[in-house]
Amino acid sequence: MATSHQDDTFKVVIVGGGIAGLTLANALQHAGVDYVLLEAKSEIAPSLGASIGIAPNGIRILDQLSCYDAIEGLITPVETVGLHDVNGKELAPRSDMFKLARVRMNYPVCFLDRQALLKILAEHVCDQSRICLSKRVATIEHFVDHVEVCCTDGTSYNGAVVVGADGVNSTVRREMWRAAEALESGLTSKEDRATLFAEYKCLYGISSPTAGLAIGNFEVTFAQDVSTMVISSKGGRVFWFLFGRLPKVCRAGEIPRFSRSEAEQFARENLDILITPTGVKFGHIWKNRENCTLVPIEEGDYAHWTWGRFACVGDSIHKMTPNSGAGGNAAIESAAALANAINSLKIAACNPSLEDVSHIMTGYQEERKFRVSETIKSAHQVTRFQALKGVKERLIAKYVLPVTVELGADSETDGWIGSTMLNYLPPPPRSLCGTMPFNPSQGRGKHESLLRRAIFALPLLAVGIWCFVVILKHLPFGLFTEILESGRISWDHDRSVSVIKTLFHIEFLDQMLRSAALAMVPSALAMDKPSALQMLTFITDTGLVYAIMLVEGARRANLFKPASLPFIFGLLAVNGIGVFFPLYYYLFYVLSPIATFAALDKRLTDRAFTLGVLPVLALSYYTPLFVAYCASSLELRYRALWMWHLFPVWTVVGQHVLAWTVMPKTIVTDRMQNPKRDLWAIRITIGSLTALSAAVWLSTLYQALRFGFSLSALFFPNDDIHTYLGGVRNMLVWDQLCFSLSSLLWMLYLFSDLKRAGMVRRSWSFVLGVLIGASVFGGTGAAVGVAWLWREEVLASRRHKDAVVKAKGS
Ligand SMILES: Cc1cc2nc3c(=O)[nH]c(=O)nc-3n(C[C@H](O)[C@H](O)[C@H](O)COP(=O)(O)OP(=O)(O)OC[C@H]3O[C@@H](n4cnc5c(N)ncnc54)[C@H](O)[C@@H]3O)c2cc1C
Repeated sequence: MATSHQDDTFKVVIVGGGIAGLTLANALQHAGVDYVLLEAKSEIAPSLGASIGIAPNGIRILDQLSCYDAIEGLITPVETVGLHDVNGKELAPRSDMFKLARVRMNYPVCFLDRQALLKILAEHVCDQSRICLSKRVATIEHFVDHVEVCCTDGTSYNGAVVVGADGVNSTVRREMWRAAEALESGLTSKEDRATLFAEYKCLYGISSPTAGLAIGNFEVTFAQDVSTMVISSKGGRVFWFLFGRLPKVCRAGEIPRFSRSEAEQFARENLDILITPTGVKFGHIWKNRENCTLVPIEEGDYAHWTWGRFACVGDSIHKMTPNSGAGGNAAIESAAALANAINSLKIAACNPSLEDVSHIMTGYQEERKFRVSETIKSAHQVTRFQALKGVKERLIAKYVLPVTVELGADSETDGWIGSTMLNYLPPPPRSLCGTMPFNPSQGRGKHESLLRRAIFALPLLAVGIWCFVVILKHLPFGLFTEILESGRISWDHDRSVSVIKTLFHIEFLDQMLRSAALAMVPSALAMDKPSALQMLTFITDTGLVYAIMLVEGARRANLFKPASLPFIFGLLAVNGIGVFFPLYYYLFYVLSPIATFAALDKRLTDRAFTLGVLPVLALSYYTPLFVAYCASSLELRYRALWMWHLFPVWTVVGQHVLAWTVMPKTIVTDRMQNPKRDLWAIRITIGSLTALSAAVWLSTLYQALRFGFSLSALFFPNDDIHTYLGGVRNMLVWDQLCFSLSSLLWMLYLFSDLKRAGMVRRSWSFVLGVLIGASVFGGTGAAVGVAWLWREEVLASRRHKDAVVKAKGS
């Protein structure tokens, strides 16, 4: 390796004064690191008619660098997104995802002139002599103790580290490969060098205000091989992008450049594309253009970002299509991550060794690589999706997009919540006030492993399987048939509920219900009081847990998850509550890691549905049971039991009817303005059913004492499986035992999440004490009710321990 002289100060040479280079310059200034920035152009912010969309992940860093105040004056936040096809037909309901994202992050998604952003970044560099214009870097020599950066004008600059922030056709990247090849042939593979390719081109520009475009709206038009994105920003200024597919995928070296006439030709071919359903066409915007440029849009996810004293940042090393507006923001994030690394290098040594530099730079790449690769992949897909490239994309646009558009804010904010920040500057106060505060341990790339959760939660599943086996073992199938066939219970088959019989294995169920109706004869109750009491506690506990499931079904966090379909589990549970509720608990736990609740509004339930839980359960669950218990007519009891058995159907119908007719529909505003609005409805619903469960439990204890039953006679199986009533009793006892055990276990699992997240700071002995105490004094149902309500309050009021929030513990 060549040697040369280097002075003793730790200096960084930044090549390129674009977004990445200028962000890094500002960040190094705050770290007190000596640097020089070399820019090829003669001015930092030329007027090229380009815009840039910045998002909370980039803005948060710009805020740390004190640049955001200046930006805020120039922008109008993007609020809503409209997705249309080429004929202006809406592909999905208009989404306010960016508005919701702003409430969560307390920063907007916004567009401004790229020139303005570069100007602001440059003006925040205190020592302007560090920005050297008209300095086109030509070659870089790498030495053991420094680098020498040589410009086309013959000047050269020495530094401990050289940073390539020189864009997609990076000279620094090329020089890094050259230096690496000279010493370690093979480190940079041919594939890595040929990573860059382009399949699409983009005509972008800025137009003056155009009639029909509302400020703050983002319009996307999906069309075969062509797509558009149009944003109407502050003062009605229109930022627009027209994408088209290239005739073939062009590899590095063969990517075309376009002339002005080619740009105009491309625009003329697409003047009739509808930008909005109200009739605004691309031609209208084109007519109002101030400036425009046609470029190929390269993509490239390089494997090696650094080598020796080289480090690349921004488009020079991670290049993506602009459809998701992420490239510039990723460049800002990478610049921040690199500044963190350089700062730690400066702290460690004034003149760091080559090994130290290599080591720290590798750490920089490791920190960023996963997130960047994911962002590149996602941008790649969005481009093809908007251009309706293939059958898959067309099917998704037609059938998936309309129902999943609501998840847009979730996917965006998941990418921002834990994004890189400068670790040597405090988080800006503004970033701490949203409903989804910065959390370095959450978000894209930091998700809990679902497989790990699935394995960890296996005991829940095991209880269900065990219950299934035990019930099968104890079920006196033969006896039911025998009893019926022997005519000991006579029924008018013609009058039986034949329609319902087609559901499930109805014959068997029907026999069960007739048997239960028989068991509920007052005299039978008197004869088998323990069974009746056991059934009563079981039924009230199940009702309470089903109410919890209905509330969970209305929760935003459970959209598109099994928990959003409680009636399926309710119907299945007809075949064994102790079998199918554990399955629900298992799926619920696995699919609801604590990060699901990173945004406060994810806990929120749809009040229109939550408010309906109590009345529909009262009507469809508790009333038929009351009739079945009290009616003297066997047939009435039988029919009441049939009504009761179909409670999952009645509840879902009832909730929807109420939600569509009388209940207040507030979820759309609640999720932004009042994410705790449903809490009272939940407290009253679950609180009252918990009280009912506890009352039934206490009355059971009282009656057991009064009539001299032991608790084991009530709640534990015996060996009477040969008589009909004995078999039914044992089956129900097993069912209840497994239901109770799995329900309590479910609560422990949910609390293990809360405790790991630091949201419950009470000790495990306290949590267990509450569960045991509530079980003793209110029964297991009430214990579940109390624990679940506790969890609800925690989710509504406490944040994850790593969330950086303004008010401690809020
Ligand atoms: C049409 C389009 C729209 C986009 N929209 C968005 C958006 O809305 N949001 C978003 O986040 N991203 C967007 N992007 C991506 C974003 O523009 C880039 O990711 C970002 O500009 C990368 O910044 P950079 O500093 O790494 O590179 P560049 O912006 O390319 O800057 C490189 C700088 O290095 C200088 N330079 C080059 N070679 C040399 C040399 N040899 N010596 C000295 N200086 C040199 C150049 O003059 C330039 O100033 C868009 C991209 C395109 C093409």
